[in-house]
Amino acid sequence: MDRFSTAALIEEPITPPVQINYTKLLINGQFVDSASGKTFPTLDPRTGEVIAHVAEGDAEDINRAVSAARKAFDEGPWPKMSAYERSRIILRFADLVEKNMKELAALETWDNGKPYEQALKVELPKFVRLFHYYAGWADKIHGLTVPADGPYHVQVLHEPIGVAGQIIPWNFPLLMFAWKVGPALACGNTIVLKTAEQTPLTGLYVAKLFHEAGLPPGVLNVVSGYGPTAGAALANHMDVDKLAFTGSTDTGKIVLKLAARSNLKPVTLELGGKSPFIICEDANIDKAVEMAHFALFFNQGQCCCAGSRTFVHESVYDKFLEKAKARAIRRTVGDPFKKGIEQGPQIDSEQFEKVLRYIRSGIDSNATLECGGERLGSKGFFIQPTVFSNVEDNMLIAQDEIFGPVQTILKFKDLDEVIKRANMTPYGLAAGVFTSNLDTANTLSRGLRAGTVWINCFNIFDAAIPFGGYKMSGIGREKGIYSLNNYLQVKAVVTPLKNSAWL
Ligand SMILES: NC(=O)c1ccc[n+]([C@@H]2O[C@H](COP(=O)([O-])OP(=O)(O)OC[C@H]3O[C@@H](n4cnc5c(N)ncnc54)[C@H](O)[C@@H]3O)[C@@H](O)[C@H]2O)c1
Repeated sequence: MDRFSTAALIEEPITPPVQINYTKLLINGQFVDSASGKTFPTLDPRTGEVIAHVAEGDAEDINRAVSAARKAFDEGPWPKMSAYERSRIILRFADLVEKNMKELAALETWDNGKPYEQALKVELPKFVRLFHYYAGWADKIHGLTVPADGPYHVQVLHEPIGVAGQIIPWNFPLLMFAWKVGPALACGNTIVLKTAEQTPLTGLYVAKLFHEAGLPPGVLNVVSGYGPTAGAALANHMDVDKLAFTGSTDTGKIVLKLAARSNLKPVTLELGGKSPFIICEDANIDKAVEMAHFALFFNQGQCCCAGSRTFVHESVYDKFLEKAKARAIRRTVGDPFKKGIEQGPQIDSEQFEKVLRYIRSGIDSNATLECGGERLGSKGFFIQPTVFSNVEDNMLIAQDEIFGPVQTILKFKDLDEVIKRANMTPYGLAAGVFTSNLDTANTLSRGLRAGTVWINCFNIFDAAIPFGGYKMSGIGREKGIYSLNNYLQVKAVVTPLKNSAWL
């Protein structure tokens, strides 16, 4: 029996070092109750117990928030402010986040279950960096003049697009907030953001800090609530000029339809994935084991780009498998507030049950369960780090996004074969490649149909690096310069020239 399949994991959960101060909707710079007066509980994934009751926004609250954002856009001062002033407010906000990093990390861990050290040392610094990056862009966004065939002066203006609707998931509540809000504000837009119903707390906290930093009322409105009510109302709204969504592919299709059915607002989508992680025969095996482990298990396996199909060359397969299994067994699982813990609970009972169903499906389809496979403890949503070997392409565990701590290991013989098999999925978000041969790296990185290929590394998410999917993993790119285009309109202004010295 594995070391980790023992008694209750969370007897006495560590008390999070933070208070919950913000549970209402943030509309037009004010914390307000929902129009219906309804609230919903947000749960501690360590125990399944209620952390707080949060105002539950629905269509009427989305209407209120969109009106506030519309007014803030049409009447200013935000889009009428100089880009430098906007940039200063974003920088002041980043400073405030830096000052409140411990509280924010604690709140993120409490609401989501991710390790506190990960939230504090990886995600919060990335959050701040992203706002520094887009604050830097604010006063560097400009249009062009272009030559025409006749005597015309042609300016191409890059204007803010207007009111942006943004819907984010629960796996990285703060980082998804940053990826969406950073570029939209840098470009001078106003926002209505709907957080995920599982993780409403940190979005409200940082939105409050934005107002402390001088953001005018109505520029950033945050509505907590459920997808089919609040989320759908936002996607369907006639007065929302752009929609950005991150979540599942199924919901992505729904919001795309709502956007088309209403006012044809442009939509960017960051959806699911089934990313291959390919270990070639010449890879450094110890490093490859560690990186493949990180690629899959990071954030409890709840990453859209998780390296969830580990392809290993047949000549190193046995060695790799033995070490990968040992590494998974060594993974420290427990209270995410405890120092040294690598893995906390899954987000909620729905995801927990879904992951366990996939594990059963792996066993039923005759993949070999190398370790794990069961619930850990008797409270909350902990799952043992699980490794399957002898996985075949046609098994459900090799095809569906499991979104949990389940590594599936597949064997391959040659590069052409692995490229074909790696691409044999409707997704195309990311891929990992481990090799010491430059030609192999080049062959694979060109052959793989994915928005990101990490060579001898994984999960590198710098603010400047674009991220997004091929195929059913999404539409468009976030981060970097590419995200600016999502939030800008292009206007050509043509004026006749008289007595021009040149054309
Ligand atoms: N790509 C990602 O980063 C990501 C993140 C979370 C979940 N997922 C995938 O999605 C699966 C299910 O997770 P989930 O149910 O939380 O994801 P989801 O797509 O249902 O939820 C993501 C966001 O969309 C909202 N939403 C849901 N239904 C909506 C609707 N009809 N209209 C508008 N908005 C709506 C949710 O409230 C949430 O804010 C996971 O198992 C995983 O495979 C992917």
